[in-house]
Amino acid sequence: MFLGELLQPVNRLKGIGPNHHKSLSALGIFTIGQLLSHFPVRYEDHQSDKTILQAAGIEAVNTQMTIVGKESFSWKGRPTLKLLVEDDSASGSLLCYGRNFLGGKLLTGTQIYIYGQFQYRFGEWQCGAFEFEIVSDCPEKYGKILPLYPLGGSLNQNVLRKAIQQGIREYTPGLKEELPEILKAQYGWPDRLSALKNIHNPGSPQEAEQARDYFIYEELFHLQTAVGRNAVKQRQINRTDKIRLPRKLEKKLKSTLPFSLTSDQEKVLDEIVSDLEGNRGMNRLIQGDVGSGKTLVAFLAALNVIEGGRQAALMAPTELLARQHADNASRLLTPLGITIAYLSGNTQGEGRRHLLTQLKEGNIQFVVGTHALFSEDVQYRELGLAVIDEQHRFGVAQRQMLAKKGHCVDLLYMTATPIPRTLAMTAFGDLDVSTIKTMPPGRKTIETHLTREGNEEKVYTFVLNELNKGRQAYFVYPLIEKSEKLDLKDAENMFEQLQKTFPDHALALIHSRIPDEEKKERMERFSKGNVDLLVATSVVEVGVDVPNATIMVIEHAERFGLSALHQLRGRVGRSEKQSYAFLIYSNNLTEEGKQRLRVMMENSDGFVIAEEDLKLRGPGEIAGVRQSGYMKFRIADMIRDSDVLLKARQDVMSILEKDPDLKSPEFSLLRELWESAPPFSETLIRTG
Ligand SMILES: Nc1ncnc2c1ncn2[C@@H]1O[C@H](COP(=O)(O)OP(=O)(O)OP(=O)(O)O)[C@@H](O)[C@H]1O
Repeated sequence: MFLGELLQPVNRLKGIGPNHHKSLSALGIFTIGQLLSHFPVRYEDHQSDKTILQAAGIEAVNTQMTIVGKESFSWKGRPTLKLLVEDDSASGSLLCYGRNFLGGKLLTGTQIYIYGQFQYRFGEWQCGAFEFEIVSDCPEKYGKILPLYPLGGSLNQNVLRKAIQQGIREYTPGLKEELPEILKAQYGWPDRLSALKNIHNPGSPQEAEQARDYFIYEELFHLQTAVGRNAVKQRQINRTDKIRLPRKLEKKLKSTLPFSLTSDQEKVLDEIVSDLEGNRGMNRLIQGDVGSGKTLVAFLAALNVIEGGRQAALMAPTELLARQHADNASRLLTPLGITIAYLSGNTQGEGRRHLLTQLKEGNIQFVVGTHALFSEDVQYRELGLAVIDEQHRFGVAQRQMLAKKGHCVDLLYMTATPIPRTLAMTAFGDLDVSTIKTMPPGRKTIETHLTREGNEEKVYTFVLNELNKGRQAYFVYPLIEKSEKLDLKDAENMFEQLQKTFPDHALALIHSRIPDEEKKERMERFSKGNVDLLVATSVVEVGVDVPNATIMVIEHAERFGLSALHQLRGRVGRSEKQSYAFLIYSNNLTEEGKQRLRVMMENSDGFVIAEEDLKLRGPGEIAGVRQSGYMKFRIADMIRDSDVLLKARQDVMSILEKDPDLKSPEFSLLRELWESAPPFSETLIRTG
């Protein structure tokens, strides 16, 4: 935390005139504190003595030399100065392109320090770009490790170096330690001011490295504290009476299912139940590929909570999904005597009032809906479990609102989008993760075919055959309606056209602009098998579950990202019937589009596809997550520094386990930071 003087505007510093001030603002640097957190990206080593032979044409030479003579050579038709030099290892020449004036200054016999890269060319060691200082002039650079900063606009290294040094000299009295002493001792970190001095003006390469390590750790430590804070709040929930769940309703439901749970489902359910029985609040994420049976596990978890006398809620990101979950819940749970309700923003008037009363009185045991579940006026008698489907679609604030609806609400998140490990650790580091890896038995791999635009007829014929066997199909398009700018097929026009192609079958159209009631009604008809072919946009992407649908046709497939393609394909292959996906691609396919389709052809495992996606999009995309305000790091890099991240996480957790409220005096500063910081990852943008 930078206090007092460090909050002064950066143009207080010498040399920061209007132009540099503007350039610094563009880099997000407004205060002196922020300037001091503008860390070097690299260093120029003017310290380690390196002779011509030691540098061997690979590194920069940094050593004392003597001028032993001068010559001239022709460059661009002009005579150009060549200074002959010698160091302890070899002789060489300095080619003074456009710097003939150096001849007047660097006379034979002058001792100079040279910094520059020599190359062996034309039978000698030559250097064309060099910096020098005359030994007798009291050198400024020689012997130092010079920081190299990210630049922008009018800025140059000298301006930044000088301003930062002045900042450190004159404005750091308010600088506070941020890491607990115990950790500093454990890692042998210097105090914070020394680390700051060392990162900007290190006495040695080792000092620079240690200072960098310090700030990387510090940044990740704060991240983990922010994330851990959430976890602790949740885990602090202390159930006084430890419960033992009878799991009777769970057994009952299992016995009515036409299948048994997979061993992964059983394992995850056990993990959840032990959380529910434990005396700390649950904060668990179920990760599992599309169709792996997460929702069923969540229902079973809900049953246990309800059996224990509390209520359960399930929140889905769209009306479509919420409705589907509600339908499934009532199909499976109503026969067990559970009262279920559906609540969305569209539930209004008397119906809503009645529902809210029932919920408040505890007559509704399981409520399924959209984020409306957590609006101001919704009250529960005793909410015990909140299940959040596709949790990354909800903002942090919404997630936190859930927990407030009861005094010890257990939180269960479900996602079919595998989160790369490092990202999960950072952004959702507060969650315990359960993974369902195996798919229900009997699932056949979805046969995936690539079809070039122009050959659709073959696909349509195949689809017709399947429809005639009683199967159902999805046709997905990138656009709702015709676009002036893009020459792409759209759902509305294709709906018209496909009706002509499949005159004997029932078709329905579904996209985000269709009113909810209508959407629900069409979806229901598709679910019940009264519609054979659903023409859609990617609204069907998440969670739609119609096991008899066995064909997914995606036109302009290259327009969809890998995770969307995987989610869409996951709409089929949800029973033991053989399913098919046809990815129809446009003729003008880009290299990246081609790669994505190849990944889809070669893989069916969502975790592998997510990794491939990351590789294809590269760390740039992860940086995108950072840029979006999620994670803005000053110096750390969550991929490069993932082991430090892990260490920081362990350290934070062990502190919080011992002292969850940071009451002990040694953590007083940490508590201050904690209390002043906004919750969760937003904290990262503390720049001064
Ligand atoms: N162990 C099992 N054996 C056979 N079928 C199962 C099993 N578990 C779940 N199913 C069925 O598989 C389908 C998908 O299950 P569910 O909707 O729970 O998966 P999901 O992981 O939530 O899927 P999505 O990520 O697509 O929402 C459902 O029709 C469900 O009844």
